[in-house]
Amino acid sequence: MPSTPSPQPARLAAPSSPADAPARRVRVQHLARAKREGRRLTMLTAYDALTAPILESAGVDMLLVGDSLGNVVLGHGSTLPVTLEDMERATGAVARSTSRVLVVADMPFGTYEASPEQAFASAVRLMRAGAHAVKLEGGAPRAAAVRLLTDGGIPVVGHLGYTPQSENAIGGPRLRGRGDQAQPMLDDARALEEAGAVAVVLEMVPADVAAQVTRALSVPTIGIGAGPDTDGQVLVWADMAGMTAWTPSFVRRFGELGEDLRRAASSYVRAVSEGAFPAEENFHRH
Ligand SMILES: Nc1nc(=O)c2c([nH]1)NC[C@@H]1CN(c3ccc(C(=O)N[C@@H](CCC(=O)O)C(=O)O)cc3)CN21
Ligand SMILES: CC(C)C(=O)C(=O)O
Ligand SMILES: [Mg+2]
Repeated sequence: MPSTPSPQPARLAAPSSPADAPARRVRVQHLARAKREGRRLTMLTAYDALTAPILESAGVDMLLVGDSLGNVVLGHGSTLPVTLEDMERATGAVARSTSRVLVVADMPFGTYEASPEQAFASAVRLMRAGAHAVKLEGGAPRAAAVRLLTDGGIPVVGHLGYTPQSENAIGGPRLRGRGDQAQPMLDDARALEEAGAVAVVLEMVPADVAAQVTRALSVPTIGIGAGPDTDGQVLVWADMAGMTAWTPSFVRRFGELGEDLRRAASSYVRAVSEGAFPAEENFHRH
């Protein structure tokens, strides 16, 4: 009998210990309760069926199919070129490869701003692709769209602070809601909640303003660069895992997957050049 061991199948997506226990599905109806009970919510972005099940098995509550897909996956310089088709394809991949996590899909630039009806038609396409909720950028001017979607059975997450889709109108990435802009941000947050939003992302907001907005709402706030006093946190998964070359200063790199991958590919290159791969166990002679 040959003594070569059979290769171990990779079981990356399968939970392997209680620490990796699958997330209890957070349903949108439970978000306000999670906030009341003081349970902090975790959200990461996801864009494909390769990584989404790994993030789900780590116990994350929500996966955001972010339009950061444009920067992270498609190589664009901003989120503006991202299309509804891009988001449908990524949302489908994330939804098909997960079973418990709440999937939120970003509505891309240009697919919801013209009218509530435009927003509804676009959101329906993301829901058909497998999303459980959609997210859109902006405050009071988006309230009518949030109301129409909510009444039509589509849960909506809001997004205030730095809103990358309007960088050409409001300017680049920097703290939003400082000084006399805090009150308008509070008004926007209240308008979103009043219109039915199930949660609100706060991006690049001073911690004290984020805390104030968090206290003012009964639905959870989810911070990114907004300090510790929000009801949850979100990061771009590739930033969190150390896959991206540069990350915003609000990111902590919880791993160095980019360096790990570079090392693996470099070993492969060396093994092939030296004739060490494929080895006997990797092929059949007859
Ligand atoms: N990989 C990635 N991570 C993100 O968090 C992210 C994306 N892409 N794409 C979509 C938006 C854009 N975001 C950004 C983009 C740039 C900065 C940035 O340049 N930040 C600087 C300056 C901050 C300041 O002036 O206060 C920083 O050092 O953090 C921050 C957030 C957040 N989102
Ligand atoms: C950074 C998060 C909130 C986002 O909107 C995205 O990833 O597109
Ligand atoms: Mg986004």
